[in-house]
Amino acid sequence: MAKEPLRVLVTGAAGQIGYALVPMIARGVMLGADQPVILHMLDIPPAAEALNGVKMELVDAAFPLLKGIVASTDAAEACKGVNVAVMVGGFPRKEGMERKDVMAKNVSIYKSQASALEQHAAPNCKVLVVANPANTNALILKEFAPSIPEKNISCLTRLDHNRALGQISERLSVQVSDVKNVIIWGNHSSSQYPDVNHASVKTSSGDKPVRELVADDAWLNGEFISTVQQRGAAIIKARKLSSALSAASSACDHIRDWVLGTPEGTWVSMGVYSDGSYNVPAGIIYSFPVTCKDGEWKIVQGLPIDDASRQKMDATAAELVEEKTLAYSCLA
Ligand SMILES: NC(=O)C1=CN([C@@H]2O[C@H](COP(=O)(O)OP(=O)(O)OC[C@H]3O[C@@H](n4cnc5c(N)ncnc54)[C@H](O)[C@@H]3O)[C@@H](O)[C@H]2O)C=CC1
Ligand SMILES: O=C([O-])CC(=O)C(=O)O
Repeated sequence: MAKEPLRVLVTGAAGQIGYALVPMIARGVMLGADQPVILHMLDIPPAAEALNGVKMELVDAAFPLLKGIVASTDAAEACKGVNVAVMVGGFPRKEGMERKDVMAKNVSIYKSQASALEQHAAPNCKVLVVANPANTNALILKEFAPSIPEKNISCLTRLDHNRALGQISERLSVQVSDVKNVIIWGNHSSSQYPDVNHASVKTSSGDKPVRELVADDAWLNGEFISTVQQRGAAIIKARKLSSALSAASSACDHIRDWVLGTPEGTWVSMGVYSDGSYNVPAGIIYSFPVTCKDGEWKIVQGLPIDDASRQKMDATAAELVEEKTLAYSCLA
């Protein structure tokens, strides 16, 4: 029997990630090739005409799984009954703006959209925040939507995770699909810690540790980490625009694994509300290694952490604690 359609909200749908993301969702990349969807797209009034253009293109593409489109500049209407919410809408940094100015704009957007989701989304709606500062926007959304369970609110660090897989695959000339279990710890910012200490590569003689195969700790502890940390900036330099297709694809990976489960023996990175695991301060949204089953994520426990990793994990946590304080001062 055909499945009932799921309603998927994309905010900032007239922007560049939105433009890459909505056709992926309508093709079944996010929720599966047998899962019909109704797309809800939200943007702000100045983008209404562009949003309507995206809607026209979705109609023209005649996606068999796409059972309806809601395109709106009204948050309450856009959030109505949504099962999945991908929050891409936000205010990008403009020339001359301080970090605090960007933070102020975005946290107030996430505060008001928290209320719209809380009041209008379907019960058990899963929320993924993509817009920067992604971890702190997700935290604000969580704080101002107290009736949404905290386990349902996450932020995107899967792009960083996929970037780390990509770098290892290039370095070893192996298929990216044979590399697994890298970890992104912390913030989706240049303080993040891409960790390969538990990562492995599938070979003809079984899984082998990435450290053993690369056999170059100086590269793994230096250039590899900074390349992943700085990849967003490198894309902006090359394209004069920030990552869009890779961000959209990673957002699909994030939701797909969360809803449909991670493969046996594989974990992924998700920004989730810290419960104090690995001595990360509770009360921030921090990227951890997680496995997913039956629509629930669980932090992978018990991984040994060496001193060098500890320092990097603590530094990115400290940045998130500072961002939290800054965000609250913007809302005061
Ligand atoms: N977490 C991650 O891995 C990544 C995050 N990003 C972030 O994603 C966000 C979106 O990036 P792009 O699509 O390239 O930006 P964009 O500027 O092309 O699109 C943003 C869209 O959001 C809309 N918007 C602004 N305020 C809104 C509101 N209150 N409600 C609904 N929509 C609103 C804008 O009108 C625009 O259409 C940025 O914050 C960017 O920094 C980008 C790449 C990766
Ligand atoms: O750096 C940016 O503004 C875009 C971003 O988050 C990324 O590409 O990781």
